[in-house]
Amino acid sequence: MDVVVLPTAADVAAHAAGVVADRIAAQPALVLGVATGSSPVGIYRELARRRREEGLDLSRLECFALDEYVGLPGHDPHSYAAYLRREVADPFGLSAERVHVPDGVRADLEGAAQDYEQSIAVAGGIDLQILGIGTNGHIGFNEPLSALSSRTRVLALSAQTRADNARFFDAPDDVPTHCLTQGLGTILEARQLLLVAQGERKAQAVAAAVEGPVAARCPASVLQFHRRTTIVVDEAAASRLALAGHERPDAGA
Ligand SMILES: N[C@@H]1[C@@H](O)[C@H](O)[C@@H](COP(=O)(O)O)O[C@@H]1O
Repeated sequence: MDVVVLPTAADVAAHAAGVVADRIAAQPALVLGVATGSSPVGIYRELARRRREEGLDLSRLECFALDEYVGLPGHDPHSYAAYLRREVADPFGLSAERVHVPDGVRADLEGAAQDYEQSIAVAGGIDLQILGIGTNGHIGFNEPLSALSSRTRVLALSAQTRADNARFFDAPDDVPTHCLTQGLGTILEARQLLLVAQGERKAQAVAAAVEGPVAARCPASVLQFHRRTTIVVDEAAASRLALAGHERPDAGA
């Protein structure tokens, strides 16, 4: 696991966007896993800037969301489908059919989950998965106690996650109670993982993910099993890492 600690959130976005841009330059038809939430927004804006100002071709990407709320149709501005239209498809010049999102309004949600796994497989698997991390250590919406080998499925959101995400909604009760999320096993199959975290409120989760035991109480700790994972954090998010700022024994491994 590579851990990169940088002074500010802006530095995190710039560095992570550089990692993604280098992969896209080498492989324009990259299959890119796109996280939602606030953490990756700076990456998407920097990639869009490089498209506008430097001619980076993003039009051949195929993108897959990590997760979606159950019960929010794609035209609801709070849905992750809408987020990805705003932050990824439109600014990247990508047609809508190149951005895949689990269907959280289908009556048969288990069927929607299986179809989503199938669509990732048809695309040839995810080359590079961008990840954020929840304050409780979740990735995607895999809440604590998710099976480390789980696949895309319906899950109830924890009270903490609903409270954390209430800031994106008009009222706390508007936050959906359930989601469809790629599983931890699904995420581990991506060929490369890139997790970004900014701010002190993520420090505990980052420390548990990077230095804690691999344990269901911190779903992101499963990333320790992946052979090609980079974690890019600002100093605030790194503040509880015992080894932050030191040469890590396995850096780059
Ligand atoms: N489902 C999303 C995750 O994919 C995201 O990485 C995480 C952190 O969110 P944020 O980046 O807004 O802090 O929680 C959200 O609920």
